[in-house]
Amino acid sequence: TTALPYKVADLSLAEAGRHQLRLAEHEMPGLMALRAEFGASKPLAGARIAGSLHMTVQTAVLIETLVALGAQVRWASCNIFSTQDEAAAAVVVGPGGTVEAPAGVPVYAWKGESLEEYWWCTDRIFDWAAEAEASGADWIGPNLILDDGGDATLLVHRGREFEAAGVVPEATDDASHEYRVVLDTLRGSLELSPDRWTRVAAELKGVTEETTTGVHRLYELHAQGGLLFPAINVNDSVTKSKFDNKYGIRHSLPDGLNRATDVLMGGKVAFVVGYGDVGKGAAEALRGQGARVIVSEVDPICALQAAMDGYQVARLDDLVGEVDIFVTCTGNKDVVRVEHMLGMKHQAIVANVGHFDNEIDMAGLESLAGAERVEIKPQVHEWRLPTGRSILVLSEGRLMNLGNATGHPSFVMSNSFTNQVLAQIELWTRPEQYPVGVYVLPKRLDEKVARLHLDALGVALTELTPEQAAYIGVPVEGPYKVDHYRY
Ligand SMILES: Nc1ncnc2c1ncn2[C@@H]1O[C@H](CO)C(=O)[C@H]1O
Repeated sequence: TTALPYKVADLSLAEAGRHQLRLAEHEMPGLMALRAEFGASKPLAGARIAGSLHMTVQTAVLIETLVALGAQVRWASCNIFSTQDEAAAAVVVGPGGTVEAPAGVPVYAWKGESLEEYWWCTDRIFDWAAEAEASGADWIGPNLILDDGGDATLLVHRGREFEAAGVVPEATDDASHEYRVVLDTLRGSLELSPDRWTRVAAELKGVTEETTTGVHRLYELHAQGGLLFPAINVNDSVTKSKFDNKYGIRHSLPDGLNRATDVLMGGKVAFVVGYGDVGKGAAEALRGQGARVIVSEVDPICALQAAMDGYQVARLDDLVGEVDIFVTCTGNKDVVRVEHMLGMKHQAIVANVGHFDNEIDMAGLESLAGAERVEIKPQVHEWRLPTGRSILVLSEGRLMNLGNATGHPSFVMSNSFTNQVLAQIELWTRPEQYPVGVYVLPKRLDEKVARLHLDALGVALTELTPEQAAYIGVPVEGPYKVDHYRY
């Protein structure tokens, strides 16, 4: 038999990880309900899923649910700091395997990857040579992607584009270090086999995307006519973004701040940049800790919401010197810039909870003359600035709730990942419903996800009488709202 391929930090952590997975399963009723509902029929039989999503305990339960429903899976994390090494080890060993004879899923992820290692890991989820050897096929590749942020989808699209051109272009002067690494990864791949990504792209039936940033990339790619396969936008399921983005960050932002700095939030001035679903959860958490929370927004509707929720809404430029804790959650770039950092109080904390690290101008900070970086502990750095003051930057400007803590808790991730599994089933079993484009799941599935999570919270749902249902013109069993309803 072919030995299971993988690369994780330490396989001996598998037992500890397995205990955490078992406890997490109890907190993820949606995923466990799908295992009960579909475990026999295995609707994902034949699906080969390349997953790029934070390799946490919660994701481990997602992976093992996909396998329980018949899928073959390969996995990498979508962030260099977000892997929980014990979860990665447990998934590789699998429920029935041993450290000596792992029988789980190929995982390529460890906490603290370099960018070169990160893109090598992402490349690995598209190389199914071991599975082909084990099955006697001459070539197999993934036929679905499960993505978070869109890096895996990007690699396939760029790889195929450069293969068609027969060359990987040199980076432009303004290209980020990260994109230069992507180009190097693809240059190596092209030298190895000139049609690899073309074959992978042809095999792929679709992608399901977890987060706001990745969804934005999909709509842009599709608008440019470049999307190669259908995509389901999982982020905009109500039971994902109105829960994970808001209530998840409400839990994991203070978790990350406490583990990173142990700073008292009560009485301090916290500045939340962006008042979308994530910003709403961030502001509520900081207010709950007794901080005086100020919000900035570019969108008049979100700004009005923040004001009506009782927050001062101001411009970052005007107040930067009065703030103790900065939290960026815009999904945009260059939001906290070097000129802001130079105006910050001594030991002000700069934390990002947007998907990518360009919300904070880390490149500008790293090239600032006279700035000196001191590692306080992993993912916590003091930057001593030419002003004589220091700032504390968490997770090098990357997602600090996953870099400095363990991300959102299991129960809220169960909502998100139940949507992910339903979306994978949709793409795999009903491809004719999904010509190339970007879709959201139907409301009946969104409501199904919510229903699966009510018992655990002791919710007693009220039922419509047939007369009431007729009166408001909805079926007794739902869906209860029109598609454009805003929850
Ligand atoms: N514990 C977690 N495990 C996996 N993904 C997570 C976790 N916490 C947050 N996320 C996801 O991270 C993306 C942002 O990259 C989100 O939109 C969340 O769904």
